[in-house]
Amino acid sequence: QPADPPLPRALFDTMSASLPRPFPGYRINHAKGVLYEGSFTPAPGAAALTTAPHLQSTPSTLLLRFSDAGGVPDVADTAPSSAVRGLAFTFRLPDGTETDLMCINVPVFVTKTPQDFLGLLRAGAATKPGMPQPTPVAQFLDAHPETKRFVTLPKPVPDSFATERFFALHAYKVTNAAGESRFIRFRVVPEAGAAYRAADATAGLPPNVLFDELETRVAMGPVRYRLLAQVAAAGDPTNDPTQAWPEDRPQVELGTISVTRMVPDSATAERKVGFLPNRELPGLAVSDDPFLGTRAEVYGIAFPARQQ
Ligand code: HEM
Repeated sequence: QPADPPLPRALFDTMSASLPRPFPGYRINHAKGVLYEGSFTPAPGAAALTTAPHLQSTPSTLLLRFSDAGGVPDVADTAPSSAVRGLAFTFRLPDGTETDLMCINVPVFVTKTPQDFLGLLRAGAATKPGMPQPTPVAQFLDAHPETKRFVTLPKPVPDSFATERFFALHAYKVTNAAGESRFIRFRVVPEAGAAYRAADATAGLPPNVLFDELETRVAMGPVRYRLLAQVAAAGDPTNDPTQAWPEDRPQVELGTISVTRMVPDSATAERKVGFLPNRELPGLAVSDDPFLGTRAEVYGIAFPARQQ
């Protein structure tokens, strides 16, 4: 029996093997995406939470990538397999200081741990059409109620990327100038308000309906979102992205995201772009959520693998 590869490698390999065929040069997940430029203006209250330099008073430039889930670059925006949409972005201050946020449009993740995520991917790979019940996936779902919950969460198609909400899911530890630390979760809320299409109103829409709409909308003027920090209360779990914190936790305004321009050569440029969920700064640290480190290692394998 050959030894199991390390977890990040096993995750990357299992995800790659689950694609219908290889798509060289593309991301193996969130393969369909477009880059935009923008800016971030911090809100006056952000500094009360953290000394992180991008959350003081100086605006940052942003490089953002909107994406659909899955490893198929021409998936339809209305396909159920693409419904977990992504928004990842890099903040860049004038002095070159950078950090990233990687968000999805669902407030929780599908598994409690990276090991469980590998278990789910492997169960998926082992499940073949026509197999008798309970299939490996059905067995996994029965043993993991949090995964079953995620799978059954409604994931409606938004009117627009500009009417979708995004969540960075993991807890981060922020520290202010007085040395007070808190755990927060970042979320991105559209200024246009969240708005979705009825499930029976998506048939027949063009495959790039959301990306085309975003291009048209941004060409007419900036698309804006608010960046918020949901602040944990004592006892809120910091190591489990399947457990949302109660909605009545305080939400602190961190600033305004403005999406101003599509990157003209996005299809080429996106290959040289990668994001990480664990880029710490003074006043901004990772929590004990095991996904943060494991994901960074997976992305460290994935980025070079798509450079040929
Ligand atoms: C162990 C769990 C996970 C694995 C194995 C995984 C794997 C991947 C891989 C391989 C990519 C392509 C990366 C690249 O080529 O640069 C990717 C992209 C992405 N992932 Fe994950 N992921 C995980 C969890 C998450 C979570 C929890 C989130 C949300 C907070 C997330 C959000 C994203 C986003 C937004 C992208 C697209 C980034 C871009 O536009 O470049 N992932 N993921």
